[in-house]
Amino acid sequence: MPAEEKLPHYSDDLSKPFRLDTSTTYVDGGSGDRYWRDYLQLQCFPIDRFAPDWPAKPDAFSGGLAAYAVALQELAATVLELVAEGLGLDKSFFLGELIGGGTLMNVNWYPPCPDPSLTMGLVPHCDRPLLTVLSQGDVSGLQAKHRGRWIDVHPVPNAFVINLGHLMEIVTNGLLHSVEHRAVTNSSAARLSVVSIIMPEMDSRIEPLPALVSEEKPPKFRPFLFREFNEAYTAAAANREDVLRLFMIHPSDTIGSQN
Ligand SMILES: O=C(O)CCC(=O)C(=O)O
Ligand SMILES: [Fe+2]
Repeated sequence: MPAEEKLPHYSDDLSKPFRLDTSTTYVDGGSGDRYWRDYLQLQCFPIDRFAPDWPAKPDAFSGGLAAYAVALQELAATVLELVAEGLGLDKSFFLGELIGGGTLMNVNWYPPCPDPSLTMGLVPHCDRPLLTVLSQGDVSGLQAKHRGRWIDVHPVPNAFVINLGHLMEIVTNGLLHSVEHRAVTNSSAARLSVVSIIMPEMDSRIEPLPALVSEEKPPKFRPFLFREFNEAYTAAAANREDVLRLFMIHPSDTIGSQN
């Protein structure tokens, strides 16, 4: 699309249902760091509620997005049913309000960067919800932290990456860990990634699931409303430990290492 058609949509206002932006809106400790990323952010589910706000151009955009958003929701529900079964819980355990807050989509565009040693595409962070679904095209750039080291998560053709987010760590009382990840740049190829963030309802009460708490495994996190978490997440620049500590019952405890 020509720049003049895109320009009116540029905004840092997180409440907008559709916006274009660069870098990131995380506060990032006041460092002022900027990231090598343009992105389009939109609310994509439920479709009836958000489609009127989607851009009218290009022509095929709305139809394609609607089909993708529905399929995505089904995929996320299936993965969550499998996770619940794997934990010995009823398979509908994570469905309902924990994924009922709509789906937010980031379409990230990382142009080739003349000197990738100077900046990253996206700051290290954990995603907010139970899980996010990421399509990363065919150019590498995603890295995940594994035992204290950053490892490349190379694209697998026709496969999605599922990232577990903070809420999964909290509701499972630390049994499953949120994965810290970042995007690095490269000097030769542009990279496109599409991240679907399956949000809980803002007023849903989040706490370790009673089924996963016992005398031997007391709750590590206090109850809170997702709305409170959402504000704290942006203010803490999405830093994994800073965010989790705000909701821990004993903030001085060690936070489980990521595996
Ligand atoms: O571009 C990527 O691979 C990661 C994007 C991401 O983590 C996000 O938008 O939350
Ligand atoms: Fe992410």
